Amino acid sequence: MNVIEIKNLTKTYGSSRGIEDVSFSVEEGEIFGFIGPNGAGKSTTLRTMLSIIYPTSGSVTIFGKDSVKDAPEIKKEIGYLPSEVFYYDNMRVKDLLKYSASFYKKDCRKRIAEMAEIMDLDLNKKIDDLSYGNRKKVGIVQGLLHEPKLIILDEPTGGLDPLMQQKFFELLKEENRKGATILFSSHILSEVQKMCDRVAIIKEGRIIAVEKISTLKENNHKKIRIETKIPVDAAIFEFTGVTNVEQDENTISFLYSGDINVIMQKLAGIELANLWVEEPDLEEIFMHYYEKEE
Ligand SMILES: Nc1ncnc2c1ncn2[C@@H]1O[C@H](COP(=O)(O)OP(=O)(O)OP(=O)(O)O)[C@@H](O)[C@H]1O
Repeated sequence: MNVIEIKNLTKTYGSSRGIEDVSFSVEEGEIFGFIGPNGAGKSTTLRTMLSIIYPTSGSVTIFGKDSVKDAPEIKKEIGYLPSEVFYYDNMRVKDLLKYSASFYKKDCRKRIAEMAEIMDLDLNKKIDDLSYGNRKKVGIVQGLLHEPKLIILDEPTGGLDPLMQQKFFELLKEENRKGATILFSSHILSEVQKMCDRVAIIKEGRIIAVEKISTLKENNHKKIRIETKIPVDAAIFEFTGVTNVEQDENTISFLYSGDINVIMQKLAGIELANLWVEEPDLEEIFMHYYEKEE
């Protein structure tokens, strides 16, 4: 079952582009990554889904319900962490969270205490006195305190130190194990690679690929790096399946997708000093996708 279905979603801001014809679905129980550079349209997509802003055209259904018409009902089941959090600075953390919890017909006290403990958040502090990272933690607890079935995170890790990021990811994975579906927007590839099952890549307002992380990584791409005894012209690697060729004196590296025997035959004709065959990281694959589109 699809928890989210986005169909031909377009949002323009006056005459300027927001997103164009965005379509993808997120299945129940998935951790789905939404990745693209700054200004690509991630926040616009998420805000439109949540009816914070309204679509110019197209539709979003969440739990089979219309995101605009059924917004109040849907929102009860969603935990949303916006990319920037703003609060009434004078409030204490516990009062803000108590107020947030009052919107749900649930006793959230135990959950708030548990998460504050995990995230090392002092509930008695005034929001005014918190650092950026600690404010982010408040946002996380606020987004998750009602144990939502769908968690939507817009660039959630900004300001968190590596230890806190790890704790936060563990918290999310635990929610996922308990059945929550997660949509995770980021421009940081390593965290998407670590967390997500599938990913949609957005560029200049349009979706350019929706892939399983495992497919993206495998997809028969190998990262090959050679060191030669004498300088070799990298142009010999300009053939089908080879991309991202880089040369630095006697070292040449490239991505290869295709029959491994073809590349072995090429290499057999060169006097090598060393050879490395590695799995490319997501960053390299991602750049490859981008280049393909230009
Ligand atoms: N309120 C607005 N008014 C006008 N244009 C906007 C508005 N919000 C976003 N845009 C434009 O829409 C496009 C998509 O922006 P969006 O914030 O959705 O991107 P993003 O992928 O979330 O990037 P970032 O990581 O920088 O937040 C950008 O060109 C941006 O300038």
